[in-house]
Amino acid sequence: MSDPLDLLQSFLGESLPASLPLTHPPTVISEPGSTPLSQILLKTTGSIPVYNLSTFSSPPPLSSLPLSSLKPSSIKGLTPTSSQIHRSDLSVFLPPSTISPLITHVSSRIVSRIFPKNSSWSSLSCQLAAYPENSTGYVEHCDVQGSCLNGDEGDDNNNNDESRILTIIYYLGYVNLTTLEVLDYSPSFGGELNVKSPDSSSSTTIKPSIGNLLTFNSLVSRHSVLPLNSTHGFHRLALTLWYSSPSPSFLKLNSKWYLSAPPLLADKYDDESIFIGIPSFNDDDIINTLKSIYLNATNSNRIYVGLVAQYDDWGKIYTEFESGYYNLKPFKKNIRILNHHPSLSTGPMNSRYLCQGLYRDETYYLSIDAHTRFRKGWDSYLIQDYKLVEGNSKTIITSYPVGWKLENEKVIVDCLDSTVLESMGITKREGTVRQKSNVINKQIKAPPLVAAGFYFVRGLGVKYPSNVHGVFFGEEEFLGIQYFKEGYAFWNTSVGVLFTKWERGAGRKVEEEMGEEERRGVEVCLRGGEEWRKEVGF
Ligand SMILES: O=C(O)CCC(=O)C(=O)O
Ligand SMILES: [Fe+2]
Repeated sequence: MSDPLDLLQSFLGESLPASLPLTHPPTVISEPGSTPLSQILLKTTGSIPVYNLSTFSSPPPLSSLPLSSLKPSSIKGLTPTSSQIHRSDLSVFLPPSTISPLITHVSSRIVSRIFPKNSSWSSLSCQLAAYPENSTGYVEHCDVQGSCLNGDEGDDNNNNDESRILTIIYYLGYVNLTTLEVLDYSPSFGGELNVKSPDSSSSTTIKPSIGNLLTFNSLVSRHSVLPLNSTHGFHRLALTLWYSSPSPSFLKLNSKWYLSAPPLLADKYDDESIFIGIPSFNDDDIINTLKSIYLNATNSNRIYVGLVAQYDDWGKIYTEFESGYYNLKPFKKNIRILNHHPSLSTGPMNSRYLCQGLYRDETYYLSIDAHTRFRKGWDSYLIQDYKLVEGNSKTIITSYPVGWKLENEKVIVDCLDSTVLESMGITKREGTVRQKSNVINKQIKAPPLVAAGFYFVRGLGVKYPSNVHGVFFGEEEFLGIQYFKEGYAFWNTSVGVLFTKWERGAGRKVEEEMGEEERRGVEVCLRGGEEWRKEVGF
């Protein structure tokens, strides 16, 4: 008998590591020059081949299976009595924990290694199916609704079918449901499984022999159960396990599904450019931010920066910027700098207005803070995510970045998932919306707040007003309202793409430097000063 672990290793084409963490400890994002995290994950998890057949000879005892619960199957939206019978089996979905030892083996020893994040039973669904003799089988389909290139109904019964990535079918032979007598497959019975190549140019026939364990990529493998002949009243019996991905919409890109980590796909968008607007107020970290931008981009040539530099000692920063040490020289031609003395600064909204003035018709506008770190391949992720959700409507991608900190000179983040910005009600003090960010692991429509520290739009996006000064709270709502008014759809990223330093660093904030008088000005403005009202359109 094959050991399931060996089996999966051969399936993935490489050895699995001895152990992978089951939960998320703090993760180190690689600094330029080392192997990017996404590649490490991809290497340890692998991509899913079209199909693989092995045998596994410790079937669950038939008496442990709820054969009396089998009911005629149907396909979502179609009844079994419609003129075309799509599938002719009886089936039942089972609590996965009841199907041992197969699931115990496969899940605890294999799947938990592949899905370090999502190793609970919830990522698994399990179906027992019995095809009666002379039945028509199951028409050609994909196990994920709408995923196959020429589109079909997909599979039935299971609401989670969109997130399936790996199908495992274990054949139990031809069984008399009353006496539990078992016969092995014989060609005269029929009921083979036909699996097509992703482009449908070729196909393979799998025999449903006892112990055969078929694994295939749920997204790209179209397959059909061929009609059955006379089987002396025996039913063709099989168990199917589906494993689901934590990030379905992202993993669906290019019809390639991956286990766990979204890969950096081939990026075809070299002709598109990204402009990054960065206001910086005496923030020494700006050089590291620029370094992180350029050295982690898939294509640094298409990245332009507009920096509103508000420094008491810009000369010092500029010397660092110029020095070869930071490797920024090659990118100087792409960086536009507006020097704006800190004494003239009137807060972040005005600075971001100035940033927008440095934009020169690049394809996309990305707004960030001065103390940001980027995931390797961040530009590919952003463009891919954007194209995935853009459709025909105006679209903005925005997330509330996860924080980063330095430990032993390495950038540490708590989590590499995406986050979504949500509101928690109105604050008494400022009269503005209180926000929190929620970690999620898929790309979803986000609530209508826009994080100034991370949004990404086609073109310039909504223009900042020229005359809003001294506003430190309320920018998220301001942007949210403006983009909402303009009919934008709000989305977040599929993964954490960039990270912000939330703790106050060495750099001073303009807010701290403003006198009491001016600070009061801020509140007046927030509570409905005329300028603000006009600009926000309340
Ligand atoms: O039993 C089989 O061989 C395949 C069944 C199937 O394709 C399904 O239930 O989705
Ligand atoms: Fe199927």
